[in-house]
Parts: sequence; C-alpha cells; structure tokens
Amino acid sequence: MRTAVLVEPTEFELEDRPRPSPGPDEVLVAVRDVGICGSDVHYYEHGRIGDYVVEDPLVLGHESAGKVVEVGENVTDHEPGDRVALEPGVPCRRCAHCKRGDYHLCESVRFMATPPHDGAFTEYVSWPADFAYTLPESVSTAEGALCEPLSVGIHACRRGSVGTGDTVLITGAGPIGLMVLEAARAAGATDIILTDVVKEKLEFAEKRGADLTVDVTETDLDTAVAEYTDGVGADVVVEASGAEPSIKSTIDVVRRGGTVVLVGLASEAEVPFDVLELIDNEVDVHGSFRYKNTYDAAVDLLADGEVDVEGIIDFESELEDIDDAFRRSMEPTVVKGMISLDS
Ligand SMILES: NC(=O)c1ccc[n+]([C@@H]2O[C@H](COP(=O)([O-])OP(=O)(O)OC[C@H]3O[C@@H](n4cnc5c(N)ncnc54)[C@H](O)[C@@H]3O)[C@@H](O)[C@H]2O)c1
Ligand SMILES: C[C@@H](O)[C@H](N)C(=O)O
Repeated sequence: MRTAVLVEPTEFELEDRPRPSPGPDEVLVAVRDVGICGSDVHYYEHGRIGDYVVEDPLVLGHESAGKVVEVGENVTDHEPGDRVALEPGVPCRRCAHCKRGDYHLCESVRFMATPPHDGAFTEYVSWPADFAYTLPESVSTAEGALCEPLSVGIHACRRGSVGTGDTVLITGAGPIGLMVLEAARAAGATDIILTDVVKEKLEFAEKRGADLTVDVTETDLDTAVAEYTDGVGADVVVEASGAEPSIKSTIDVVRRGGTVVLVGLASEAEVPFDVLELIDNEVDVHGSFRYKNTYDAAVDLLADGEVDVEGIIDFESELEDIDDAFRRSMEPTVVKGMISLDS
C-alpha cells in the first residue's frame, strides 16, 4: 500500500508497505480523507514538538476517515462498507486515568502521528473498532476526518462550560479557533468574538458567523471587548493561538467570575500571569488537552447540520503531492489542506 513517510524534516518518501491485517477487535479501513494539522506541519518542518522527537521515519496524519474493508473476528458493530471516522488516540484502558474516565490523559496513549506512532497518510489503517465511528450517509468522509479538530473545539467548550446566551472570546482564528466557534455556537453561545493577527483569517471568521472580529495588531483588545460587553468582559475566553501575548491577554478580557480555557500550545512553557488579578476576579483557568467522548457528538452535530467543518477546507491534494500540500499549508492564510485517497 502507498504510504507517505516523513524520513527527515521537510522530506517525504512514498513507500510501498504491506497492508495490515485487522486484529480480533479491529477494523481495517481504506483511508479516504486525511486533514493536515498544524502539528503535522510542525513535525514536517522541525522534526519535533517539545519532547516528542521524530527519531525514526514517521507516517503523519491523525485527522482521518475512510471505509471499512475487513473486520476482526470479535467485531460485531461494524461491517465492510461502513464509512467511519477514526479517533486517533487509543488509550491503555487500564491505568488510573483511563479507569476514572479521563482516557485522553492516559500516559500510554497511542496517538496517531505522535512519535513513535504512525498516522494515516497511507492507504489502509487497522484500528480498534470502538475508536471507529460510523458516519451516516449525509456526512462525508472529509467531514468525518474533521471530527478531529471539531473534537478539540467541543472539548474546549465543555471545559469552559459554554452555555446558552454566553459571550465567548476565541483568540486565534486558525482551524482550532474556527472549530471552537462552531462548537460554541452549537452549545448556545450567542455572541462570539474572534481575534487574530492576519486580516484574511478574520475576514473568513466573519463569513463563518463571528459576531465581532478583532485584529490585535491594530485594535486594543481590552477596549474592543469592554465596548462589546458594556464593560463586563467575556463569559468564557478560549485561547487558541498559542501566542504568548494572547495567552497573557485572556485574564484581562474575561469577566469577573468567568472562565479561561487554554488550548493553544505556547512555545515557551512559562507565561507570566497576574495571580492577584485571577484571585480578585475569581477567574477559573482550565487547560484543555485533546478530547474525550466527543466523536459521537461531533458526528451527530454534523448529521443534524448544526456545524460546518467542510467550509474550512482550502484545498485537497493526492498522496503523491503531499510535499506540495505541506508547503501550501505553511502559508499564513491557508486554514486547512486535505489529502484525499481513492483506495
Ligand atoms: N490543547 C490541544 O489539545 C490542542 C489540539 C490541537 C491544537 N492545539 C494548539 O492550538 C493552537 C491552534 O491550533 P491551529 O491548528 O488553529 O493553529 P494555527 O497556527 O493554524 O492558528 C493559530 C492562529 O492564531 C493566530 N495568531 C497568532 N498570534 C496571535 C495573537 N497574538 N493573537 C491572536 N491570534 C494570533 C495565527 O495568525 C493563526 O491564525 C496551536 O497552538 C496548536 O498547537 C492544541
Ligand atoms: C489533538 C491533536 O489535534 C493535536 N494535534 C495533538 O497531537 O495533540
């Protein structure tokens, strides 16, 4: 099977690898669509993200969906022909975190495209059947693949307890910020503000229904939020840029008693926060890491037409053109590139 392998930073090789066989509890999936995520691009460019270092050739891609072609002997809830979205992180199921339900925090998680685990830029993937979610006819495999970033958005909104009538400020209008926008709207938020430093990203966010956009290179965020909220501040701030100034700004624009959710990964682990301001304003600060139990919700939201994920796709490329697709994904105005296979 054709497989795109990152052999060195900025260098893919197309290899012919043996097609896997499904284990007893697995499904073999012919991969159809795989999104290119910022983390894939980071591994492509730098060969590492923090402590995760690409030491051996690695298959990238963790936003994937396709068609089941074979099922293991114990699998009863999938059959060949089912179209499925693959949840990319499979936990150990036995550790303390898994047992208390926080399976996304499992320290032995096998997460696609995080070294040393291979991902989905390949023709076939064998995957645990319970981490494969059947897509109804109305949901495309491209949408199925984008259940992954949508899951990040849903989990962030759950962490912030976003609810009906809330004003939500999202910093960063990349794919994650835009997926938080979708999830927040679906959770009942009525006023959604997005920030960015790239005009085109903000224009796009506006087209996708942001009530207010703020270019933080031109406009003072505190003033804009104060004006919009009559001086109260946002109920929930979701930080989705990873930029230090943006992380710092979150506690200045959240309302007293409000919630800050940190999703963006800062390049520096330490970002100074005004602790007295946090205490005085009784602000809740939550980290948000990947997601748990979001795929069923993501598929249902897509089936009900409550969210739009396909609209963020800028281009689709074939596996053979993966180098070019990654280079295009590095352009600051590109939101989402996809690799589509016809296997
Ligand atoms: N916590 C998690 O589970 C999780 C999951 C996926 C991604 N992430 C992280 O979330 C962040 C967003 O992911 P993405 O794929 O959308 O990244 P991205 O780089 O495509 O988007 C980030 C956006 O932030 C904008 N930006 C840069 N500086 C800014 C500033 N000062 N203020 C406002 N916006 C600014 C950029 O122009 C860009 O549009 C990244 O840091 C990523 O690593 C975290
Ligand atoms: C969650 C996922 O989208 C992210 N890129 C990660 O590897 O953690």
